[in-house]
Amino acid sequence: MEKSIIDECIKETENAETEVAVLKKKLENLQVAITNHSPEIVDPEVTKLLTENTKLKHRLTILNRAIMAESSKQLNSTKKGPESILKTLHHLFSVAIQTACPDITDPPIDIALSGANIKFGDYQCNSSMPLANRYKQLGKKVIPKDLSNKIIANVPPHPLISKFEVAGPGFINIFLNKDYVIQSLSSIIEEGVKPPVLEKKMKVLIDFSAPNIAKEMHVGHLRSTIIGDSIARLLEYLGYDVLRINHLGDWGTQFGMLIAHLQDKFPDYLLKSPPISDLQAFYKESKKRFDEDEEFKKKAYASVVKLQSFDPDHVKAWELICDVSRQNFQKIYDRLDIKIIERGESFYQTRMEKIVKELSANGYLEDDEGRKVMWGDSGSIPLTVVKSDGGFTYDTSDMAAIKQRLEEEKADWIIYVTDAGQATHFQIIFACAKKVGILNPQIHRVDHVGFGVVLGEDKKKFKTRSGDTIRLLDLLDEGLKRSLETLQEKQRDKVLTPEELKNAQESVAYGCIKYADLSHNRNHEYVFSFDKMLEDKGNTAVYLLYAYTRIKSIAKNANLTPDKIKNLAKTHKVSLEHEKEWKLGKVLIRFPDVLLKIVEDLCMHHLCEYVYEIATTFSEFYDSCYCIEKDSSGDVVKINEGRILLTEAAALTMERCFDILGLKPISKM
Ligand SMILES: NC(=[NH2+])NCCC[C@H](N)C(=O)O
Repeated sequence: MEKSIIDECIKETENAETEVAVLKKKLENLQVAITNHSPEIVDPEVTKLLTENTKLKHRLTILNRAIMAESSKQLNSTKKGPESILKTLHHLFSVAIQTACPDITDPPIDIALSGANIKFGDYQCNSSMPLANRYKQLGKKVIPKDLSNKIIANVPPHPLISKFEVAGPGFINIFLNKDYVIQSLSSIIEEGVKPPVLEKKMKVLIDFSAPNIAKEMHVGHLRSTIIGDSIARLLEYLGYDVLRINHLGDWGTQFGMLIAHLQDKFPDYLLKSPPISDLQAFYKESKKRFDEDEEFKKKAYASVVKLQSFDPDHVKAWELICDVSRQNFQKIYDRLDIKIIERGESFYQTRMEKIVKELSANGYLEDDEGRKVMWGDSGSIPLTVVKSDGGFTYDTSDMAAIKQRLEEEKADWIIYVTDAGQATHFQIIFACAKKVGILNPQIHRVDHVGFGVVLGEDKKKFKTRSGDTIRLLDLLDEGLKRSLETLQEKQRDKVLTPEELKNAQESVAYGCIKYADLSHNRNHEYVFSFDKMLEDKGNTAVYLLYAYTRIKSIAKNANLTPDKIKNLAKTHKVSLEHEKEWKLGKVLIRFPDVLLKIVEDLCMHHLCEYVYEIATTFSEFYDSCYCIEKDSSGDVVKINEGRILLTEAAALTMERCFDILGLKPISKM
C-alpha cells in the first residue's frame, strides 16, 4: 500500500515538475516578448503565470516531503523485522543531502557510530567536509557548518532521531530517541530477537570442512568446520536458503593404491567387512608398497582406472575405505553439533569428463608438456585440468563443482571456507568460470573465506610433542578434561547435579574451542591455547557463558519466568533513564547492523566483539543499577520491572549470538 502512495506521489511530482518546466519556458518567451514589444499587452498574463509558478513550486516541495516521509515510514515498519540503524540513517541523510546539495552528483554519505563520549551524540554524519570539497572543485565556496545546518533542515522526520547538533568544523551529531529504543527492546521481549529484513532471498551454498579420506582431519579442517558452520547459522537465521556442502577429498589417484592394498590384504573384502580401524596406518603401508614395489604400482594404476570407470568391485572397495574415514569425521561433527551434507569430489567424476570435453571443444585448453591447462584472466598460473597421464585434478573437480553449483543447484552465492593458502586456487577457478560463462558476477556472488594457520603455544605449527598432526578427537577429549578441571576449580561440582555438570563441561569445552577460533580475525593465524580459552576474564567463551548465566539468574531470583517477563512487557516500559541503562539499550539495538556487516565481509569476529560488548556493558549497568532489592534475610522486597525487562532483552540478544556462534548456553553452571 505504501508503495502505491509513493508511486502516486512520484507521479504527481513528475507531472508538477513538467508543468513547472513548461511554464518556465513560457515565461522566458514572454520575457523576450516584453523586452522586444509592448510590455503592457503581456503584463496581466505574466503576473498570472508567475503566481501559478510559485504555487506549483510550493506544491512540489510539499510532494517531495510527502515522498520522504512515506519512504521513511516504510523503512520504519517494525512488523517485518527490526531495522538497521545505520541503514535508516543512511537513507534519511541521503535524502537530506540530495535535497540540500542538488548540484552534487553521487554525494558522499558518511554515517558512523559516535565514540564513547555521549556529548557527541550516538551517531554522526560526517559528509559536510567532503561535500564542501566537492563544491570547491565546482568553483563554489561553501562553509561545511552552513552545509550541515542545511542538511539537518532537510532530514525527513523519523521516530529514531531525537535531535541533531552541529559540532566542530561541521560534524552532525545525531541523538537517538529513547522512546524508539524502548519500543525496539519491547518487541525483542514480546516477539523474540527477529532478524533484519532481507533485501533479496538468495540460495547460498557453503562449502566447508572438507577433510580428505584416509588422511587425518586436522586443525585446518576444524577451523573450516567451525567458521563454515557459523556462517551457515548466520545466513540461515537471516532467512537465506542455505546448502551446507562437504566437498570431501574422496577421489583421486591415492585410491588406486588403497584399493590394491585392500584387495591383497583382505581378499574376501566383498563378503566380509575388512577390520581396518587405523586408516592412516593402512595408508602408510600401501604408500610404502607403492614406492618400493613396481608390480604393486602397476596394479594401483590399473585400480584407479577401474574405479573411475565405476567397476562394481572397485567401487565397493572404495566405499569400504571411505566408510572408515566417514565414521571418524562423523564423531567430530556429532560432538560439535555440525550439520553438513556429504558431496565429495567423486560426485563430480562424470561432470569432470563432461566439462573437460566442453573446455577442450571451445578451445580453452592449452597443451603444456603433455598436461592440459587453462589460464584465468589474471594470468598468474594456469589450472591443470588434465594431467599428463590423463587423470583429473583438484582443479578439474572445482571447475566441475562450480558449474554444478551455479547451473544445476542454481545457487546465487557460493562460499568456500578453506585455509588462506588456497586463495590463489579459488581466484583462478573464479576467473576461469567467468571466462567460460559459468559465473556471472552481475548475478552471482562467490567468496573464498580464507583463514590463517593454527599455531601451538610455542608459535610453531600446531603439532603433538612427537611432531605428528594432532588428532581432532584427542583434542576434543583434552578440551573436555580441561573444562572439567576448570569447573572443579570453581567448585561447581559441589553445586551442580552430575547431569548439569556434564552439560556445563561440554558446553564449556566445545564452546571455548569454537569461540577461540571465531573471535580471532580469521585472516590471521591464531595460537591454540587451552589455558587462554578457558580463562574466565576477557573475551572468552567461559566469561560469556558465565555472564549469561548471571544475567539469567537475576530474573530467576525475582521469581520471574520468561513468560511472566513477556507479560510484564505489556504493562511496563523498559527503563532507559539511567546513563548505564541507556548505554546498554543502544548496544542492544545495534544487533541487526552487526549481522549485516558480517554478511559483507564474512568475518565472524565482529559478532564475538559484539556479544562481549553486551556482556561488559551489562556488567557496567548491573554495577550501578539495582534490579531487585533484598532485605537482610535475603527476601526480595522490591523489583525494578523496567530493569528486569532490559535484562531480558540483553539475555535474549546474547542467546541469539550464541546460537549463531554455535555455543550452547546453559542456565546453570
Ligand atoms: N571446493 C573445494 N575445493 N573445497 C575445499 C576442499 C578442501 C580440501 N579437501 C583440503 O583439504 O584442502
